[in-house]
Amino acid sequence: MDADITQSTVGGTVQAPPSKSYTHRAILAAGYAGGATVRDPLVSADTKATMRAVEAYGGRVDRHDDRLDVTGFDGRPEVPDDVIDCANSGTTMRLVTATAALGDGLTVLTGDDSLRSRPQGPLLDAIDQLDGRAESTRGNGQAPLVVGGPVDGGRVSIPGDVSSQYITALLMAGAITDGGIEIALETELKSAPYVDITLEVLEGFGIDAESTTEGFVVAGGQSYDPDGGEYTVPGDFSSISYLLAMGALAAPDGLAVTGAYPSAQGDAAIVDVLQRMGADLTWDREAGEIDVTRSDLTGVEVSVADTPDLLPTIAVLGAVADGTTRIVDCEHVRYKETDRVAAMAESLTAMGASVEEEHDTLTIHGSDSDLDGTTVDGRADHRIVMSLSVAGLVADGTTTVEGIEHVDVSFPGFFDELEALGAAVER
Ligand SMILES: O=C(O)C1=C[C@@H](OP(=O)(O)O)[C@@H](O)[C@H](O)C1
Ligand SMILES: C=C(OP(=O)(O)O)C(=O)O
Repeated sequence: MDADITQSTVGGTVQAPPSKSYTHRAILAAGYAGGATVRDPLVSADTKATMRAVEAYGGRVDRHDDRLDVTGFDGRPEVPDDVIDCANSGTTMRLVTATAALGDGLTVLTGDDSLRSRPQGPLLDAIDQLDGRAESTRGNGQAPLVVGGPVDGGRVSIPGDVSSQYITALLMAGAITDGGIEIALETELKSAPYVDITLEVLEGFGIDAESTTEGFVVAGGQSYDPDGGEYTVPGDFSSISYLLAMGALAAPDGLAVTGAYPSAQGDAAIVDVLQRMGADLTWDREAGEIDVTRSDLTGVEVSVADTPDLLPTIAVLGAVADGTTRIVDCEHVRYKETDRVAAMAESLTAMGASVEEEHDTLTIHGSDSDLDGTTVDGRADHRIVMSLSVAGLVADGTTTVEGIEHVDVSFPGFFDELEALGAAVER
């Protein structure tokens, strides 16, 4: 499905969707527990993949309007009856691959074309170091994967610059092992705030895990036991980034985003990035509300080492801002649903922006004139679709964004919200 977005303004109030990262972790933590209620979950294509995995391991997930009632598999998983399809979700595949290594038998994991091209090798190698079995069927470090245990814990050494999700996976599974898992990082850790989210969720489920001088450690023999039997998911700052960008570019009378409370999410840095670019933006942290009004923006330099998912949003802001925006430390953004560095360079160039792509840097020279509406490929990637749709609001004429159904991965109501805020959108 495509969307035609014609240059238009937006305004009003919009509620942030729930966090994808917290929802994945809460569902799996509830699976490792005897069970738990997950309140205000994100129900999306990716989090449904994690629900399916918990069920494959012997748990059960009952969906209600504002909560998930999860019956856990309680410690080590059952060996699944069938292959686990992680669809498009890297988080699901990484987190539940480590779960598979706790099982007394083999689990087969697969996903869609995109997921089967993403790197899993460092996690397979870590499971191997724990004396588990972990193989890529094609021998290329990519899914389909065959994984089995039962591992008892130990020490692993792993690179930190490919995906932080390997660390999250090992910490979550490590609590269930007998001996715990000690993780030594071979490189600097990228996407580090995502491990902070993990530590926060683990604490909510009564699990001790912490950082060390070398990396991280989690003691074995622990039981997941959620505080009060439930966990509440906060709003998603990666999703909020599109709403704030819309406001800063196209809301002359202001746009309010509610449900934006502080948490461990690194992507809250979008607030700082917009302020540095000169956006008229205030965040009332206690009320969980961010107000933003259309502003003249100026280019800035931003490192996305900690915040890879912000790259598409910042690239669009940079294309509209005066002067140059340099997005640095972005190599790991190439390992997502698509190579997002290349995708944004190509699409913004097609819209008339001047963009230079290097391996670890994306430089955007803000346009003297408006972007031009044209047809752009969403690359079957939710973040490319959403960021280009925001660009469409300020491009001359009409922008056609292809493959808009992929927003289902993290923000299923994105186009409904865009329309409700007054944008000229035809699907
Ligand atoms: O753990 C998580 O919830 C995520 C970690 C990040 O991935 P990497 O750690 O692979 O960079 C991020 O890009 C992804 O959208 C969600
Ligand atoms: C990269 C993402 O997610 P995942 O790694 O779970 O596919 C994302 O949501 O941008």
